[in-house]
Amino acid sequence: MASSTLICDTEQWKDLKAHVDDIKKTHLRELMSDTQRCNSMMVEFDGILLDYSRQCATLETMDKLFKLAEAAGLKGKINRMFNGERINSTENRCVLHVALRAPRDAVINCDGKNTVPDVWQVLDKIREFSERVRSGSWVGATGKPLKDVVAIGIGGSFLGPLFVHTALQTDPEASEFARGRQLRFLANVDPIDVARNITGLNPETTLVVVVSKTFTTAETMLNARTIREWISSALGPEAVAKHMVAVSTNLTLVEQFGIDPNNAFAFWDWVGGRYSVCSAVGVLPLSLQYGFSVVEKYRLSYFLVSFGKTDAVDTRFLQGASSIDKHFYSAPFDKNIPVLLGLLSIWNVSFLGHPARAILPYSQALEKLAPHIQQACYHLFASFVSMESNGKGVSIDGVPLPYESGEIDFGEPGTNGQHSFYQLIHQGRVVPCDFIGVVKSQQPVYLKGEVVSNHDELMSNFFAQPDALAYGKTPQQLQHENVPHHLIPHKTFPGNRPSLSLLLPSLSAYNIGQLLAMYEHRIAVEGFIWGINSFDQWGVELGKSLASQVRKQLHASRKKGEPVEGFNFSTTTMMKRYLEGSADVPQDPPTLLPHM
Ligand SMILES: O=P(O)(O)OC[C@H]1O[C@](O)(CO)[C@@H](O)[C@@H]1O
Repeated sequence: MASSTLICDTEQWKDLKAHVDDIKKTHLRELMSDTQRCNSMMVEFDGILLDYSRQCATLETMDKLFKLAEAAGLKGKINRMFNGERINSTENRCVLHVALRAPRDAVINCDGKNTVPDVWQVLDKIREFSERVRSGSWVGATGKPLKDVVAIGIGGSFLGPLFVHTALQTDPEASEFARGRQLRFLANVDPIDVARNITGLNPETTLVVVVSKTFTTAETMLNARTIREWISSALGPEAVAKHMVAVSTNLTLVEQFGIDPNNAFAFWDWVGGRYSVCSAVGVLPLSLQYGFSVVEKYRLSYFLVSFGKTDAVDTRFLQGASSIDKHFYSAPFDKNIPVLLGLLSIWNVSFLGHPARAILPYSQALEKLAPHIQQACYHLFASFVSMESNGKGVSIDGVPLPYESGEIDFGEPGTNGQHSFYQLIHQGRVVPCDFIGVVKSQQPVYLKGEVVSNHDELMSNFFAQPDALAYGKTPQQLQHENVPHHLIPHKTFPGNRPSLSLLLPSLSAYNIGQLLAMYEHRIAVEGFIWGINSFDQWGVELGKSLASQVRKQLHASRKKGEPVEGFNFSTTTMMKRYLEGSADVPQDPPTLLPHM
């Protein structure tokens, strides 16, 4: 175990620790009255406005945070990522999801080899294949066009594509491209998820995309075998070649599964699962649903952006992500949105002691943003939930962290969340909030006779909530309003609750790409400062291996009547109850229920 310096041992960290008391003395009400401060805490880039004036922070705090970034070598770490160094040291891998959205003529090396031509080779293959499927020149085993797609995958091979698909669904242009087509996602190994996903689908018109980086993930492989059975029992085993394709880094296992390697779409070990939405993982299912032209036009647009002709820019998903990549790589830290977001998270978690963050998009189209980001951000605290990227208890050198890092993320679109957990964030625990608003709705509706349009109604809440959290309501104000004495404690809002607001111009594919990349890079910034490896996920392994022991036991007990052995008292008791309670379930049921 290396004994490298932890960030908490630096003067800059200690300086911030000492600064906490000053900040705690000042209520956000006072901070918000300083217009100059508020103005300095607004940053604009490429149509996005970030307002972080409602953070419990002063300009002095920001200055100290920038110094902390310097002490952590943040710029150097960002450069090492973009330069294709093996910064994922525990897996000995480069971290190059930015190469997935680079133009054809870009050079992004990993071990001295340019990754971009390989990226493009797969993109060209996706374009060709998705156009054949969409045009009906690639047909199913019975000659019918394939209009429905089921993408099977879990974790990073599911949540990112689901987020983008959900966000694009109501975009007028994207939905026009998707007319008459369906895209569904099968993730959970729960057979209920299989049943729900294939209900109403006809195998004759369904294309299945098996998405798995490793092609060994238990849930995905069982679901893939189940759906392969659904297809072959209806259309014969030879139909699999026409109805199943794959996205993976492991093309050997794809072939062994029975999928024609010509119908496999590669990606690379330098793409982390949860950062893979811009690879074939997302681009294939999304191109099948919305058309590859989205991606193709993006490439042209990127070229134009590089030469400053932004007026000719088309509005596409990957281009939006790429625009943020460039900004993240080159903007000074005080104008760099992902860097600012990351530093503010560090401040809230490690200094102010707020372990959670609420992600609150005021757009139903972004309902899958929080589930996607949770995966990338959750952290193992001494007694808290663990998830991927920043869910680490040790530094990148293996040194136990003596400070809190990572965040517990959760969220719901506004205004739904206002009617559930907002009570807690107003009067209970302090949870820093990300409010995300959109200037132009994907679906403008203005009813005659209404005071405001439906979107204005939604956005009234987006503007009101951050101020309610920041200012609160004092007992004096309540007295003034003649609130009965006994209700004053109940109606008092302490305020001083931090939030930040992101205002996007619209929710086009371009903006969705921007949002995705902002969060991806924010997470990297946090990991770089905390000195952890945000790109591995060893914490998911233990549960997997214990599940495999349980699987063996269930098999042995059911098939050979062997007793439950080798587990602790609690698990043994629960497993016995489970086995006894399900003993009357037929051992060889039909693979799929009749209603499927
Ligand atoms: O794409 P695969 O290899 O099936 O893995 C699925 C997911 O499982 C994990 O390995 C662990 O949850 C994720 O990192 C990954 O995105």
